[in-house]
Amino acid sequence: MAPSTVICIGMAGSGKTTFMQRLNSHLHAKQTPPYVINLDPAVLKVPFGSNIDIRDSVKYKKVMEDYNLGPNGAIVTSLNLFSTKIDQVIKLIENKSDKLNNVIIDTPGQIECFIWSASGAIITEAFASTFPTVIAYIVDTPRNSSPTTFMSNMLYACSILYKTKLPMIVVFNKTDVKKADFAKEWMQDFEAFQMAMMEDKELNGEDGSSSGYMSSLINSMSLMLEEFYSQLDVVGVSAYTGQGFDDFLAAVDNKVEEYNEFYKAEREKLIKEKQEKEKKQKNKSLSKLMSDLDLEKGKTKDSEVLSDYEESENEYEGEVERDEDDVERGYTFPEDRFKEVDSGTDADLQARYQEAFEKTAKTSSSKTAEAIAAQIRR
Ligand SMILES: Nc1nc2c(ncn2[C@@H]2O[C@H](COP(=O)(O)OP(=O)(O)OP(=O)(O)O)[C@@H](O)[C@H]2O)c(=O)[nH]1
Repeated sequence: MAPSTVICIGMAGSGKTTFMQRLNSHLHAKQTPPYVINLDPAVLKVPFGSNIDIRDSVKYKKVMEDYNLGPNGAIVTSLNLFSTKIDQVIKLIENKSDKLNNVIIDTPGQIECFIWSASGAIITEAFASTFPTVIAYIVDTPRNSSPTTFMSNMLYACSILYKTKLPMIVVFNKTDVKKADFAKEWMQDFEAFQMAMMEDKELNGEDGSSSGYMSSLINSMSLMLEEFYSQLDVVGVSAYTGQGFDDFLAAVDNKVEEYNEFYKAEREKLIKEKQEKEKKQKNKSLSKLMSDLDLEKGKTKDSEVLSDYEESENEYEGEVERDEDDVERGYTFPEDRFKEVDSGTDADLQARYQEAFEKTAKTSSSKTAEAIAAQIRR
């Protein structure tokens, strides 16, 4: 059975790293050690042993210097660099998957660097399309006892659910300082939340007189959030004392079931649509390339080559879209990628390419076309 993946996301200081540390030791105590990944390049010290640490492959400080970036830009760039290796990471985990129950992932505290970056999406997508994947949204409970802060945090969680399209568990952390009962009540009982808002001095001023646009806005938003809450599992934990971690694991099992039942089918549909779109795009690019190479005559042959090319796609999944860039960067394709082409059309096509290349080589302005033609001539 594929291991479930838990991606820990939360505001800076919500306790993600401490939560990871506790979850790791909790799973070790249950004799089911997880596979641990740290994706926070800027963290100084990781208090748990990680199987994969982004800091081993990307040096955050050096990225800042080399690319002349600020702290957040360097986090995004580090994640970009790491995401180019994500296929290898997934393969490593797949090789061990029969011995694993869980993969747990820590992310940078600057949520937007992960959630709203292309690399964050690539990494999340890579896991979600291979393993049942769940988001654990960590909330600092004591800091969210004001209804306004609470709702802002929940809106953020809602946007993450919307962006990742993955099942989510809201984890109220630090319950040793403040119990999460108030938050659970607000999520279940709209009137209780409204009462809390009416009493909120931050919102209504000391005399409770303000009935400005803020409270009406919050009223309407909290109605919208009711729908969001119904999609969630909620648990209270203390990463300090370890309280609530069994509940958290039960919630993960529940969300994994949900993933297999609903999210997987939905994801597969989206992936299929994306592939269709990419296929069309590739068709277009290839036709353009062929016309650049003066091969308009061989249009029927072009389509044969395309379908043969696609057959080999599985082997090189994910690379296909970047082929042109790779060639431009001097990346050399594996030999057999082109050998997949039917030998009957291969020689013919090669001769046509050769002829066209010789005709156009001197004047061609397309570096990509030159590189591909050179590759085929080998
Ligand atoms: N009382 C209490 N404090 C906690 C708990 N979990 C974390 N903390 C404290 O909260 C602070 C932030 O914890 P971290 O684990 O570093 O939080 P983080 O979300 O990883 O922070 P960033 O890496 O900056 O995003 C630290 O001072 C922790 O000691 C908890 O369960 N109870």
